[in-house]
Amino acid sequence: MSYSFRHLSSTLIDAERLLQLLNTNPSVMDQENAKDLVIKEGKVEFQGIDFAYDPRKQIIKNVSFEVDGGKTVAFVGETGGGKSTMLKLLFRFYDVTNGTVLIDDQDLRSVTLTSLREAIGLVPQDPALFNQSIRQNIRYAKLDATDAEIEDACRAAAIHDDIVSFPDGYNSKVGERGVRLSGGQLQRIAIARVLLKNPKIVMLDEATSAVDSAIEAQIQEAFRKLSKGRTTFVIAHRLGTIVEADQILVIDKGEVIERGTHNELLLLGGKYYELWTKQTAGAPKSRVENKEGSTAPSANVEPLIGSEQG
Ligand SMILES: Nc1ncnc2c1ncn2[C@@H]1O[C@H](COP(=O)(O)OP(=O)(O)OP(=O)(O)O)[C@@H](O)[C@H]1O
Repeated sequence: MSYSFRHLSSTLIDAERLLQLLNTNPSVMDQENAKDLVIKEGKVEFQGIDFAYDPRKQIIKNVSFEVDGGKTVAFVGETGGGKSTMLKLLFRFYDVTNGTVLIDDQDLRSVTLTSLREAIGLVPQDPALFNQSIRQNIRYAKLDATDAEIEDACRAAAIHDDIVSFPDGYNSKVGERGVRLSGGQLQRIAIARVLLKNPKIVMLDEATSAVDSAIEAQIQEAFRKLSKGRTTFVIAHRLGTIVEADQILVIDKGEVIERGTHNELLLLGGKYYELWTKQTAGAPKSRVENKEGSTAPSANVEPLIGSEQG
């Protein structure tokens, strides 16, 4: 028993190290006098941010915004505009070229990377699982989690029933010789991991591939629970999921070209309106009337972000 626990722990720690290595940029290190990040309400600020992966091509141009603790901001825009890059800067996978990124008034460059990454949970588009049991795959978010904590997180992420339906339940191995998980199940497992980690700031990189609408609703419900009371960033591909976000930033060629709530942006009649119209064209829809008396299409999609949060 003690051998197997030790064995398990070291495997998990190796997995964690591997992930860190994959995400490590050698130019980003702790400053000599770095302090641990102190999280209060989870306020995030981007102040005049410029960034380039290669100095010959500027990717992010003078981006500023502020998100209060517990609120939700969504990034939308055409592919390649810089949405993922903004999240990488918040994780400090890279340092900004100009400007400052702050969490609760602390410059990210002045805090330790470990404390920064403990404060943030990511639900990636395509979560990676290790060739281990489902339970181990979730536990790596919190090595000392009890089985009950893991199962609670899975219930909240609406994946528990799927897991117990597998022949070996939580002990089912994933991967080539184990159970095959669908994209929707993987995302809910990733949500369970972040619930277990319990960070103050969460990020969701919404999958681009469309999933069945019942699964989509389950993912959205799980993510709504995750975002409650946490500062939330969403890279949204389906705009119907973010209609209740506190703030939507439209990113184009590295710049914020529009910002506001869903209704404000529809009324503006600019890029967001264009994207929304494109996405909802052809879908059965109702029409909502705007203040000018013209109409804007509305998607038949449940919002990802519940109005109760924040
Ligand atoms: N590691 C990297 N090295 C060099 N260039 C990169 C790197 N990652 C992204 N880019 C470039 O930065 C720009 C912004 O990419 P980013 O992935 O942030 O856009 P995005 O808006 O998230 O796109 P998508 O919706 O397709 O995910 C693109 O031109 C991309 O090619």
